[in-house]
Amino acid sequence: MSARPYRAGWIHFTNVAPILDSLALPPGVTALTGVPTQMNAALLSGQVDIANISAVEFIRHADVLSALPDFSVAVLGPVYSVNLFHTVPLRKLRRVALTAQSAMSVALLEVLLREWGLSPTLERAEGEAETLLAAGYDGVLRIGDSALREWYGVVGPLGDEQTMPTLPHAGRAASGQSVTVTDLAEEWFRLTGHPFTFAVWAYRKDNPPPPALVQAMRVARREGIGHLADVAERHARKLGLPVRVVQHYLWNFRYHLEEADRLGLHEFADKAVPGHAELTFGARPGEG
Ligand SMILES: C=C(O[C@@H]1C=C(C(=O)O)C=C[C@H]1O)C(=O)O
Repeated sequence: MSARPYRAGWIHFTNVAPILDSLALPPGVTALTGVPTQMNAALLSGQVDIANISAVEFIRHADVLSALPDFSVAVLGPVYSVNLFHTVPLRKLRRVALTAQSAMSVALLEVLLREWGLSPTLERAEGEAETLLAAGYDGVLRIGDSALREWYGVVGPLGDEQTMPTLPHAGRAASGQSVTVTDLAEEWFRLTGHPFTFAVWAYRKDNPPPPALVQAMRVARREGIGHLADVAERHARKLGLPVRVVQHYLWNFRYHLEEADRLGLHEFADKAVPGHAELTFGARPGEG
């Protein structure tokens, strides 16, 4: 009787392409993909054994989950794909649409709103930012590849010499509506001076990943980061964005859960989930 496969669940946004695109799954490991809230649920329900889940769900369930010690989706400063699109100044926000795809960015927005002393109505709604803004929302929270494309739709096109636009990001939607894009990771940096860790690779403490999978992930990450221009070119075509924008976007991520990323993660955990269980991370590379 062959052992049950070890099942992975990947949030396969472009931001994890440098890790997952060239990942060769070792024998006995299967993988499925989905958006963050789907993969969070899949891990917590036992449908998958490991997933790059929203860091806030790892924090909320730290009593039963551990995370790989050297994998993250983190940034120091702007992230360009976790965006609050708004047509009024932040202090005048009254009604904000939240994507149902995300757990992390919703929790981060709630922490930031609390810090800013703001309490707009938050409603789950799906759709492009421009559509929801035209439908009467003052603000729309979007994440992932669609948020990156919509951000560029507002701030682009870039001049030939420009790599990335300077903050704050403002411009006009295709409808002509004046839109400001507030980058939630940049606001976290202004607030704390620390990186923001959006995702960690988490698994149930009683069912850690086979070393062969972790090693294959490390090889794939080295390959992806080592050929970032190729990864960026491939995904720029898919996204319909300039290669240099996607290359900067990917170069900007921190994929190794370093001390600074953990500092930001712990600071967020204390703000967003008071009384959370201790965050635990698997054996360091080469240990145990
Ligand atoms: C940076 C991002 O982080 C993602 C956002 C997540 C969330 O909001 O729950 C989860 C996984 C991350 O890869 C993004 O969506 O662009």
